[in-house]
Amino acid sequence: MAFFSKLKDRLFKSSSKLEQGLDAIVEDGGVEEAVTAAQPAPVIPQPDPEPQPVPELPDTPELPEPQPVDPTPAPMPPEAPQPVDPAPPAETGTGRGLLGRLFARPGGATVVRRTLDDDMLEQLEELLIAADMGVDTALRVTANMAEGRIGRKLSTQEIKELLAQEITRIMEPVARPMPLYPKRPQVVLVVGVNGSGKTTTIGKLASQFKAAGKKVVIAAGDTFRAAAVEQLQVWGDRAGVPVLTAPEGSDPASLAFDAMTRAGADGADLLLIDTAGRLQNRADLMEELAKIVRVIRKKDDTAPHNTLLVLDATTGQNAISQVETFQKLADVSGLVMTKLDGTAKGGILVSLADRFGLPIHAIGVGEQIDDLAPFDPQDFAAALTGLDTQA
Ligand SMILES: Nc1nc2c(ncn2[C@@H]2O[C@H](COP(=O)(O)OP(=O)(O)OP(=O)(O)O)[C@@H](O)[C@H]2O)c(=O)[nH]1
Repeated sequence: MAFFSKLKDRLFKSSSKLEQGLDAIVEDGGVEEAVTAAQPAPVIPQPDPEPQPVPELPDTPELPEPQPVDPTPAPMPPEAPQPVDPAPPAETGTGRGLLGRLFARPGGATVVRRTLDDDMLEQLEELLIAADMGVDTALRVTANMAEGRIGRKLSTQEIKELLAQEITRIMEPVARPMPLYPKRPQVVLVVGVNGSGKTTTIGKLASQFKAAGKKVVIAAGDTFRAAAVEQLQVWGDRAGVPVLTAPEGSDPASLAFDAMTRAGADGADLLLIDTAGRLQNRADLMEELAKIVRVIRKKDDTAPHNTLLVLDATTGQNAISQVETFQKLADVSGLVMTKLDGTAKGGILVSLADRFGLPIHAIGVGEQIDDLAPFDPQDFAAALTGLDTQA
């Protein structure tokens, strides 16, 4: 199954919310027009298309080729030119507009269009803010979308296309797979608040890396919660990857050190280290993370090579403060956004990309081992706006 369809199905809550809102906005003051073969829907004037490279993201997630640890710029996957968007399709009475559906007649399809003005723009801003895009990002997206189009009549489908275009433009620079380095073991520190999906994500990543031929070791660094360790062991078993544990309450840094030794001795390519996520006592957590880093650097002064922050999409705008907090606690190098299935808050990703510009390596769309996918900006934008781009 193409990942796009899966994402679209699962992001239904976000897209349906946006979609219903867009229908209501367009129908509020919109005018029904006939669409005939002789009078196709007007083509939306496109801003100058500047071809931008996007990471190539196949259906089956693949890992990028190994890249040198230094220099600093994050290695990019092979790139492909962005396909030029075809002109938007003519809208017909079979579209989703309520009036369009009600008034559709055989041989005389209709579409509702509303003139883009300040009122409509304000309504669009409110809709995007309600979808958790954040005020600044919502204002930017609508302003860009409106540029050169004030006074033009737009249908829901045309607005979706314009919104999807803007969202894609914001997301493209951050859509980057987790970089892989020739360093062995490559140390990946996984941070995030409790319940954000760290354990699940580590299990999914381990499974994908293993499938890609990498030798993986997991370290259960949240030694304070026996349940967290057990859960990680279950995921390790599922992925077929060893999980190093330590007695409950023992020093996570000492486990990390042992894990470095074991991963080195085993010739592991990757060491994924889980960490605690208790934010109640930030000073303790900061010290704990700092100690883990200090200790693993005794083995490899370039480690950790990646620090992944796992965020739960259902927390909406709260994800912003989590990024700010963890950037202070650790040197966050990339994000994984979990639980994008079944949330109406998918817009938070746009807000995060716009605000922090941190790479989004992957998204979680379910609780199964294969429910982690590379982040594809176009698919995401289409799923978020409810845009039909594929059969
Ligand atoms: N629907 C959905 N659920 C997810 C996803 N990722 C994780 N979960 C669920 O979220 C819950 C918490 O996930 P964990 O992986 O245990 O989170 P954690 O950050 O390790 O939490 P602690 O062990 O408490 O530190 C579990 O019930 C997971 O099944 C996802 O992408 N989609």
